[in-house]
Amino acid sequence: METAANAAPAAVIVAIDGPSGTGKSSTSKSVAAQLGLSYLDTGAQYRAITWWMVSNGIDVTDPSAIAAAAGKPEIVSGTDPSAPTITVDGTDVAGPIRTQEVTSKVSAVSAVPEVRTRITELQRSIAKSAQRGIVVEGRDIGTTVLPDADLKIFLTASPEARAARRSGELKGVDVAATREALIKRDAADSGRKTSPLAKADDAVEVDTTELTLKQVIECVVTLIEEKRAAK
Ligand SMILES: Nc1ncnc2c1ncn2[C@@H]1O[C@H](COP(=O)(O)OP(=O)(O)O)[C@@H](O)[C@H]1O
Ligand SMILES: Nc1ccn([C@H]2C[C@H](O)[C@@H](COP(=O)(O)OP(=O)(O)O)O2)c(=O)n1
Repeated sequence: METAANAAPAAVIVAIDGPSGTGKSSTSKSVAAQLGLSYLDTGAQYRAITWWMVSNGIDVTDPSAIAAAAGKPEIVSGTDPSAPTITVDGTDVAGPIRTQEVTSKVSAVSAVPEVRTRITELQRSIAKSAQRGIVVEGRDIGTTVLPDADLKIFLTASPEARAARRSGELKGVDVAATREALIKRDAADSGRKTSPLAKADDAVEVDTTELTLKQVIECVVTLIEEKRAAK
């Protein structure tokens, strides 16, 4: 007979939100891998639907055109944190969704309510089917997608730290230009009507400006273990 001591831990749902460059993806992937949980990058889903709109000639300055097309692409996310995947209608789009063109258009596409409804449903069904639990990262996970998550984290960092991290990834891109682009995208994501980027009232805020990635990961792992122990 299985005892409490050797029973599998109950599934745990973790929501990690915050602006761009605060460390959501790197932290979430590593934490999920360490704890044997699934991992979902919701930004990649919004990027994927944006990529599809651009590739299919949809005018992304026209919310009604975006709304009319929102149900068309089939977006599939692979949730293994050591090898996350994203496909649109069967095509691997992991590379194309990271282009500057998609990055500059994703806020407009993701502000359209029909897009959010579609992607939110997909996210909830993925979270529900994760048997051991999942780390879901994005902008509105704690507030809208999974308001009953076991643990909500809101990561922040100064614009300077975030821009330095991002321009370190995009070789040759100017830090000042990166900073301006980040601030513009955060303002659009925080200012939209439908489920804007926001900290849930019950989220734990972690300012990562002066922390190493390793310290952030350790902090989140500790918070999850505390939640699991209390379950
Ligand atoms: N605490 C940290 N200190 C230094 N660099 C970090 C830290 N957290 C993340 N990074 C780096 O910053 C970049 C952006 O991190 P990422 O996880 O993609 O952020 P987000 O998903 O919030 O946009 C990556 O290159 C990552 O390795
Ligand atoms: N839950 C989410 C996740 C992302 N988005 C939108 C808003 C973001 O600017 C884009 C891209 O998100 P992504 O996490 O890939 O962005 P960065 O990694 O910070 O560059 O998608 C959203 O509206 N809601």
